[in-house]
Amino acid sequence: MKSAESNKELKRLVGVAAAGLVRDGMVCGIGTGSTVVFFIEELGRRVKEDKLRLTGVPTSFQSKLLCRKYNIPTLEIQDCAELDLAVDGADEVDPDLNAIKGGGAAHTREKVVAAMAREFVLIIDQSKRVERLGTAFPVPVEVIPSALQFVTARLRALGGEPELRMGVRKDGPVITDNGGMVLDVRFDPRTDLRRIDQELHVLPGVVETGLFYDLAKRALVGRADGMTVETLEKRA
Ligand SMILES: O=C(CO)[C@H](O)[C@H](O)COP(=O)(O)O
Repeated sequence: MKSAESNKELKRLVGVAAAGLVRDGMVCGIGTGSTVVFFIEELGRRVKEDKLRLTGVPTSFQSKLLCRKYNIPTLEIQDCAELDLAVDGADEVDPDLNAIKGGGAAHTREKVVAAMAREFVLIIDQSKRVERLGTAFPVPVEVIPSALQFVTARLRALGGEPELRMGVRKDGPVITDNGGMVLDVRFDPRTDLRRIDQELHVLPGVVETGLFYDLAKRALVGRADGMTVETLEKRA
């Protein structure tokens, strides 16, 4: 199998496996991204064929449209305080199941949904596993537009190299579902990103970072060797 095809197949495998965690009657957070598409598709199949009853809480407009396509009833995030489960993709995952997310600029809503879920499960392929976060993927930081210059300057002072995320087939910056903009920030790989995350949370104008510390307890990982799904549990 060509690598792009096998990568797609791995995403499908983990998406289907994660749908198997959803039980009848659950209220389930639904993340965003190309891996989550397979999760939603499989939920849709189970709703249709197995008469599964669930309520989805999508983290983006894209996921909401897909839920609608597959007849999955939804609730808005603002109507919820607690969820049975939330499932989402990630851009990097470390051995403690901390993650970088936000490749789809949906990390603010994704983090709210992850935090309100009794269990938050990541679905990734093996290539997303790293020893240290920030190795390959920059840290996405959502900001309100009026704070763009201020936050950019502060990020540089913290040692980061921020780059405003630009639209594809749309002139100008990416605008999130919250009306924010995204700075993708590269740091020296030795940087203590947990400390950076704390500093960013007290910076006016920052909406949310794509650093997901201590949220996931489990990750389903698609492995190219044997095309299998491995379950990782958070280390005690
Ligand atoms: O954080 C995200 C969106 O904001 C995605 O979950 C993350 O980018 C992974 O996406 P994909 O499954 O397409 O690789």
